[in-house]
Amino acid sequence: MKSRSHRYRLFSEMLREVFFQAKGQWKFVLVAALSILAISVLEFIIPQWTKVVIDQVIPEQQVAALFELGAAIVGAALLLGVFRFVSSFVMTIVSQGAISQLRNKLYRHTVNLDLNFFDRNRTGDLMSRLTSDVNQLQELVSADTLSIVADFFTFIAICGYLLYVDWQLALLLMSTFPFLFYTSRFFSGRIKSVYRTVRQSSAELSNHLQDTLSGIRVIKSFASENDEIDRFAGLTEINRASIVKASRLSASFPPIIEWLNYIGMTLVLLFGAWQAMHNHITVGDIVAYLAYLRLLQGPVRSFSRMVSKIQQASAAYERIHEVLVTVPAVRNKERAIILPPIQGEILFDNVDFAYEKGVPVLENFYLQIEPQQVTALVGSSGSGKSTIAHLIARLYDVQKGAIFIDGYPLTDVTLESLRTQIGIVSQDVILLNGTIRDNIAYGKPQATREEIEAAARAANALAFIEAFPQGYDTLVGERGVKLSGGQKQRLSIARALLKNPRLIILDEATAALDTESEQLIQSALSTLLPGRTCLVIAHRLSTIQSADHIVVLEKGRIVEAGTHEGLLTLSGRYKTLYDKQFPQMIKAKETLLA
Ligand SMILES: Nc1ncnc2c1ncn2[C@@H]1O[C@H](COP(=O)(O)OP(=O)(O)OP(=O)(O)O)[C@@H](O)[C@H]1O
Repeated sequence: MKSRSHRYRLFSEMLREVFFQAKGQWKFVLVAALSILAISVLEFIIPQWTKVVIDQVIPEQQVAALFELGAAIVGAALLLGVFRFVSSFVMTIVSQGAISQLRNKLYRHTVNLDLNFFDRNRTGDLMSRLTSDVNQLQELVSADTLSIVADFFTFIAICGYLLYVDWQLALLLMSTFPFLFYTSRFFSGRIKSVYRTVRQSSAELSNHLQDTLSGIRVIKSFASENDEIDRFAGLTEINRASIVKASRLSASFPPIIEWLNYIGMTLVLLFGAWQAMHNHITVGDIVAYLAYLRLLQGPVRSFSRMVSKIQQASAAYERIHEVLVTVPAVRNKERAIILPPIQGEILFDNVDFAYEKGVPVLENFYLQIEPQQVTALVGSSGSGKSTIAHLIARLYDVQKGAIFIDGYPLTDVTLESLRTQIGIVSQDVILLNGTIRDNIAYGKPQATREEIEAAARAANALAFIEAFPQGYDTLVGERGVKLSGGQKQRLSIARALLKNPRLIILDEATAALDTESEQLIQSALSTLLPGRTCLVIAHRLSTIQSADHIVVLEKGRIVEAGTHEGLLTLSGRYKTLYDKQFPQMIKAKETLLA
């Protein structure tokens, strides 16, 4: 349970956050505020004119004045409409401006968080924080909010006026206010907690959508559409029930307020009628009082609506705030230096690393990778090969020991200067929505046409790119053509080539391909590797036999290291792996061919 002071801090932070974003638009806010002020003035004047008609124009039969007042009321009502339009439209401009800034800020913060954060949070949930939770806050910067301020002044002015004209009547009317206040307080806490559940269940829905629509191939291949439909229906039901519960609360709030308002109105009517019967006030006074009462109830009603809006926004802001206060564990330290162009010597010095506390992946790990050589990592699944690649790119930080690159501790250099010198080609190639050209030039957006084509040629991708009618302008991804695994892989090699990294990491780059694709890629890689430091993570030992240094890993420890021939003569783990992958028959054939 969060303490009251924490909730208060969060609430004031939300207001500061949202209104700070709106600060740059103060001219619009001023226009809206003036319009709202004009609305208040007009709303105050119209009942006065009504009173004059009833108490003066009718008894004295002033026909000309009747038409004048009629025209004045129609004109004032028209102006009311204009001011209402201006205030609401202008505030929409302000709120949209503020909300898009907040959304950009949240997105900037989110993409700068480290992978650990993304491991712990589901994509659909983050998406709903960035979209619907941010939208919810938009309600706070609206003409309604601004009119709450104006309403407050109207409220005070009318109360003062009524007290001045007839203090007894005014006090009678105000006797309902404490009830209004306590009812609002009673409801506000409850409304917030049910809206928190609504937001969570909406996030669950969007998680499910994200998982299932992006994994639709798996669902279809397992024929599990119906299971997913049922699961979705279950989540929809939870969402529906939470929304129904929330609206039961928020829908019961206004009628209670309304009822209290009617009690106030009845009191005015009865007491006013009694006063009029004794000639203390006129019928016109009663009509004007009733009109003012309605005006007093307006602020109370908008206040009650606002309570609900603020509670919904607070529930949404809590979720946004959780992301905004997350500090990335992997970040540039103060006075981090820019890593100069590297040779690529890497040292893991007594490193301990775990993704999750208590589940070590590397312990007292020592590894030296020589510059401008090809070092291969082999070992069974889960032995920590990809983890080593992640640590070199500093996607995660180690818990003990240090990693050095050309003698610089990774934590001393800026992330950007490190990562721009590393190219990673991995098995699951992610292509972004856009053209083939955009995808190749992703790491170097300023690349020239010639550079892009040279990279594509070197990556053996030229033939298939040119076979598309739109060539480099062919769209790939969801709205474009579908590429085969090998084609995607070659695009990612072209992307890495264009980036021209000093250190290249191939993470099972050819594991899922057929022999022909593998050969094309191997030849593409042979243009990529010379003159760079290269770390190859391989399952297929055929691809790394010529590596300068092969490191065999088991459960996060180096069990053997050496060249292919050297390791075979050891008859250890590498030999066992090799024998598994190359049964005697193939080896005999190899020897024969040799
Ligand atoms: N993001 C993560 N969060 C938690 N644990 C992880 C994460 N990534 C990997 N692990 C765990 O760390 C260990 C090493 O994983 P890693 O991916 O480095 O192995 P690998 O040798 O590359 O395996 P494979 O050959 O199957 O890709 C495994 O036990 C794995 O479950």
